[in-house]
Amino acid sequence: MSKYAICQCYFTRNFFVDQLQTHCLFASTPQFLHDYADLIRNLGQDELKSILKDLAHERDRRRNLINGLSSVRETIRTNYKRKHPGIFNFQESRMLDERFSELVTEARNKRALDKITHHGRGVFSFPAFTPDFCQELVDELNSIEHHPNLPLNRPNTMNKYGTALDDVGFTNVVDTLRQEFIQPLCDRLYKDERFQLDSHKAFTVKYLDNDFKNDEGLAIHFDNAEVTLNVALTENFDGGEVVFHGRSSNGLNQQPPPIGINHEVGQGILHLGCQLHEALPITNGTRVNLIIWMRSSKHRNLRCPMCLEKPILEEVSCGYGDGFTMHQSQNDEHSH
Ligand SMILES: O=C(O)CCC(=O)C(=O)O
Ligand SMILES: [Fe+2]
Repeated sequence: MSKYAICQCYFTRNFFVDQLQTHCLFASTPQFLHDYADLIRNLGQDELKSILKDLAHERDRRRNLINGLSSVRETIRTNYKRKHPGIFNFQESRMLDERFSELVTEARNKRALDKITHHGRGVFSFPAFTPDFCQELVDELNSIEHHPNLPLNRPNTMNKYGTALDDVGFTNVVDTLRQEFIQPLCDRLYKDERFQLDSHKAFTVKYLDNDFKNDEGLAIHFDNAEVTLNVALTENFDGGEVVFHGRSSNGLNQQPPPIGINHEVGQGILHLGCQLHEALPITNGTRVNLIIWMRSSKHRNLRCPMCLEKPILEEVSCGYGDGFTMHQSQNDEHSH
């Protein structure tokens, strides 16, 4: 068993309902109908039925995902032939923009950081990846997505399109990026928070303008992460600005003026997971971004960022779960 865990609220909280454009609690059908009575009042019977069906489906999907993860990863590993094998091993000079390497050296050596832009409220941007790496990654992921029989999971609970990078073999690359580059940067930028980032969830999100069924943007939310890195991998689109609001603890009615950032290919945006943000719809083209939700078990073991309570842990058999860790005694209890 891995020592990593999820909080049991994963099976009831944070169900994104498209038709309502909001996240909901779904512990049972009666609870949902009661709690969201005001929001669903004007919906037709069919629409309500379809929401309830989607909710039950999403709950089952989450359970199957946790139970089936090691078999999914193994199937992908054995059935998929990599197109650009080089990008599955971390290579600093090939992957990272030189200015990013320099920035991290400056951060480690406590020198002034002149290769980073602070947009306010702990939102930073900097050149992160080389254009060649962005292109190879997009190309590899296209090839994975078009493979006829890989058991691919959707990237997260909000986005339908994109790839869960840890499922397709990128965990080691992201581990190195997180430990050796993002951690020293965070130590410097978020001194007060002192996050020890010991796991992550990495995925791409993909937005297409040419089909009404596709995701075109992403509604306002906070991330299940202490710190998030968001890197633009494509540039052939219009719109798609990332807009930051205040912290989730401020509530939606007390938000400071928004901060909008237009992404450029290879550029990384670093922000706190609790910072509310959204991606505006694209009006043209295809937008693919790499998102790395980085977690600190020390931090989240005390309080789950999704249910805001002490997490009720369930150990996962594969991967990082949601970045919680079991205490040794809990592990022992399980193994007896
Ligand atoms: O599309 C984007 O740039 C933002 C995606 C995002 O915020 C997320 O996946 O958490
Ligand atoms: Fe996000």
